Amino acid sequence: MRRFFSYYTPYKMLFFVDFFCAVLVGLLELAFPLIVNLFIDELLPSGNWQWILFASAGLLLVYAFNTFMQFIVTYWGHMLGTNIERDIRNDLYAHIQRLSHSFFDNTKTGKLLTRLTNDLMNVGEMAHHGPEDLFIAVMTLLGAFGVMLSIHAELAVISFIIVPFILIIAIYFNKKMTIAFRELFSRVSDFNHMIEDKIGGIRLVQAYANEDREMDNFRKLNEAFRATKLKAYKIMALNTSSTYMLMRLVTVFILIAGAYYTMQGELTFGEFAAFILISNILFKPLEKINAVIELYPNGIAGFKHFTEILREVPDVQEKENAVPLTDVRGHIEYDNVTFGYEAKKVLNNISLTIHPGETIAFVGPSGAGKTTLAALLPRFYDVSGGGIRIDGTDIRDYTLPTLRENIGTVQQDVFLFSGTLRDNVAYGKPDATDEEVYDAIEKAQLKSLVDGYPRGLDTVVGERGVKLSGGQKQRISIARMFLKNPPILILDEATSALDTATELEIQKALNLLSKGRTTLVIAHRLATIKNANRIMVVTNDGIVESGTHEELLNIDNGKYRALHDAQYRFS
Ligand SMILES: Nc1ncnc2c1ncn2[C@@H]1O[C@H](COP(=O)(O)OP(=O)(O)OP(=O)(O)O)[C@@H](O)[C@H]1O
Repeated sequence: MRRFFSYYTPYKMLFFVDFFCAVLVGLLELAFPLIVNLFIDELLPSGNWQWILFASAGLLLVYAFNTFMQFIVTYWGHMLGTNIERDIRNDLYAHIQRLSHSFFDNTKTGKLLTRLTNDLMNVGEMAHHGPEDLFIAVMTLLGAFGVMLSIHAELAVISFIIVPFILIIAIYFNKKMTIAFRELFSRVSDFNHMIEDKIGGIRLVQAYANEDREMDNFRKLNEAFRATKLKAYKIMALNTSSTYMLMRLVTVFILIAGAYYTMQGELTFGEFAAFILISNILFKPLEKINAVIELYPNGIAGFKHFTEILREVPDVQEKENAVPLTDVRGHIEYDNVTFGYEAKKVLNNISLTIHPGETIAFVGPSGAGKTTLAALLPRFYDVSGGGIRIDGTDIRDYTLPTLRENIGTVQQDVFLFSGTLRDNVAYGKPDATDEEVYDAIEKAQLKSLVDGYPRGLDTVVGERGVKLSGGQKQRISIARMFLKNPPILILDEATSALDTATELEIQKALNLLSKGRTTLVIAHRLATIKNANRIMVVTNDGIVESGTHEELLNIDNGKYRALHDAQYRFS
C-alpha cells in the first residue's frame, strides 16, 4: 500500500483540490432538504413571495456552484487517476525492458499485455475513485447525520441504525469479489495469451486447416471466461440488491418514525420532509462506498500483479562499479565456461580464445549449443561457471549498454518492427542520415528492393515484416548492422535464408563488414565459413575440433570432415 500511495506524491495539489471539491459537492447536496424545510415551515406559511424567490435564487446559486465543482471533480479526479496509471505503466514497462531473456523465455506475452493494459486501467480507476469516493461518502454521511441530529436526535439515530449493516454486507461481498476478480484476471490473461499466440500464428493455423480445432479451443476458453465473469457478476448483483433493500428500509423507518414524531408534535412538517429527502441523499454515499467496494478488488488485483512483476529481479545485473566498454580491440576469451538453461546443462567447461579481428566459425549438430555460446557474450544470459573476457576484463565488469553496443548480432530469426523500411534499418542507429541508411542498404544488397518500391524507404513492411521475403528480412538486419558498426560481430545463420547467388553477394558484404572486427559466425552451410580464420566444431561434448578448413578436412574420421562429406556428397 505504501508503494501505491507513493504514486500520489507528485500530484498532492491535484489530489487535495479534487478532494476538497468532492467534499463540497457531497455536502452542498444537503442544501436542498434544508431549503425544503425552510419552504414548508417558514416561507409558505408567511406567503412572502420575495423571500420564496430569494431562497430559490440562493438554491440556484448553490446548484451553479456545485455544477462547476462537479466538473472539477470528474475531470481533475480522472486526471489524477490517468496520471497515476500512466506513471505506473511507465515504471512497469521500464522494468520489463530490464528483465533478462530467461524471464521472457518463461513468460507469456499475453500476460504482460494484460498487465500493461487492463490491469493498470483498473488501478487507475481505483487510484481516482478509491480514496476520493470513500472520503466523499464518509463526509456526506457525517454531514447528513449532523444535520439530522440538529433537527431530531432520536430520529437521526433510528435513520442511521441500518447504515452499519449496509457496510458489513459490503465488506462481506468485497471479500468474495476479490476472489472472483482474481480468477477473472487470470482468465483475461489466458485469453490475451491465446489471441496473441493464435492470431500471431494464423498462417500456420490456416496452412494446417486447423481452424475448427482452434475454434473449439477458443470456444472453451471463451466459455470459461464467460462463466468466471458471470460468477463475479452474481456476487455483484447480490451485493447491489441486498444493499438496495437495506437502503429502502431506511426510508421506511424514517417514514414510520418520522410520522410518529410529527404526530407527537416533536417534528414540524418541514423537518419531516427534510428527513425524507436527506434519507434519499444518504443513498448516494452508500452507493459510492459500494461502488468502491466493487472497484477495489479489481484495482488491488491489478496493482498486486504490477508489484509481482516489479519484484522480478533481472538474472543479468550490472555491477555497481561497472565500467564502460570503450575502444574495443576485440580480444575475446571464454574461460572454462559452463552454462545451462535452468536444469538443462548445455555448455560444459568451454575454453577458447579469439584474437582481435579474427573470424571464428562454429559448426556442429543442431542443439549442440552454438547459439547459446554466442548469446553469453552480450550477456543475454550469464555463465553459471567460469567467465568470459573482452580485452582482458570480465564482461560482468562492463556496463550492460556499452557491452551490447559493441556487439552486433545478426540472428537466424530476423525480427522486424511494423513500420517503414527506414525505421527498421535505422534501428541500428536511430539518428542515421538518409545517406547513411542508403549506404547501409547498398552494402546489404538491398538497393534494388528499395528502388523497386514507389515509396522507397517509406515503404511499410507490415507486422513483423510480413510483406518481405525471408532473404529480404535478413538483408535488412544486415543493413542494420552496417549502421550499428560494432567492433564485435555475431552472425548466427546470417545468410541461411538466401539463395545461392544472393548468398555469395551477401557473403562479400559480410566479409567486408567483418574486416577488422572480431567475428563469431554460426553456420550450417560449410561453404559460407570456409575462409574463417578458425573453425570450431561444437558437439554435446563441447569443442571437439578446431582449426582451418583445410586442417580440419585432413583429420581422419574427424567430425568436420564427416559434416563436410555429408554436405557435398550429392554435389
Ligand atoms: N531459451 C532456452 N531455454 C531453454 N532451453 C534452451 C533455450 N534455448 C536453447 N535451449 C536448448 O539448449 C540447447 C542448445 O541450443 P542452441 O540453440 O544453443 O543450439 P545450436 O547449436 O545453436 O542449435 P542450431 O544449430 O539448431 O541453431 C538445445 O538443446 C535447446 O533446446
